[in-house]
Amino acid sequence: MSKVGVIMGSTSDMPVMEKAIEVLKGFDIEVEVDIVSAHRTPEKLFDYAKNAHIKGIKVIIAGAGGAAHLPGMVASLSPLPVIGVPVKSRNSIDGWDSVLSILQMPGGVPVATVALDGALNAGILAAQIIGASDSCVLDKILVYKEGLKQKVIEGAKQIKK
Ligand SMILES: Nc1c(C(=O)O)ncn1[C@@H]1O[C@H](COP(=O)(O)O)[C@@H](O)[C@H]1O
Repeated sequence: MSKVGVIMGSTSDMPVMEKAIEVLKGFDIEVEVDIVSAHRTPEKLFDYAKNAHIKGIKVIIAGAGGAAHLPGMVASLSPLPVIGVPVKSRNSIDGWDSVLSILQMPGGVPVATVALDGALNAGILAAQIIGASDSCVLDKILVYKEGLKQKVIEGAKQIKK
């Protein structure tokens, strides 16, 4: 079974990051959650990023706020696709600090960056990456997309009443 690693710089990021965990579980994808900080636990970061693919993780979602170096550092050490979630932390400069430090990666070390606090989309994107080679997950994504469509159609019907 494919596994997604969801890591974040601090427990304070959990209210944002739990949206990724929730949506992945909804697709019946195994999730391994951990707190890893490039700044506060650099040795743990190195160990995590070097070994995630050996432990069966297929995609890593990394969320952090402020000087958010976690996703980029993980991407520099791991062969896995890394999705970065800029978290709008308490002392942030309107979240721009998180966004820019995750988005502006140097060539050769990509981080697929989602919107500020965009953990839901990070979870869906991770599921789609897994779904590209797992037809069970792909089917669930098709159902999810159909649900989105029906919600819009229902909403449009309601306003016409
Ligand atoms: N950006 C990073 C990193 C890192 O990039 O390694 N480690 C923690 N942090 C961030 O610091 C913010 C405040 O953390 P605290 O709430 O623990 O003070 C969090 O949003 C966390 O992601």
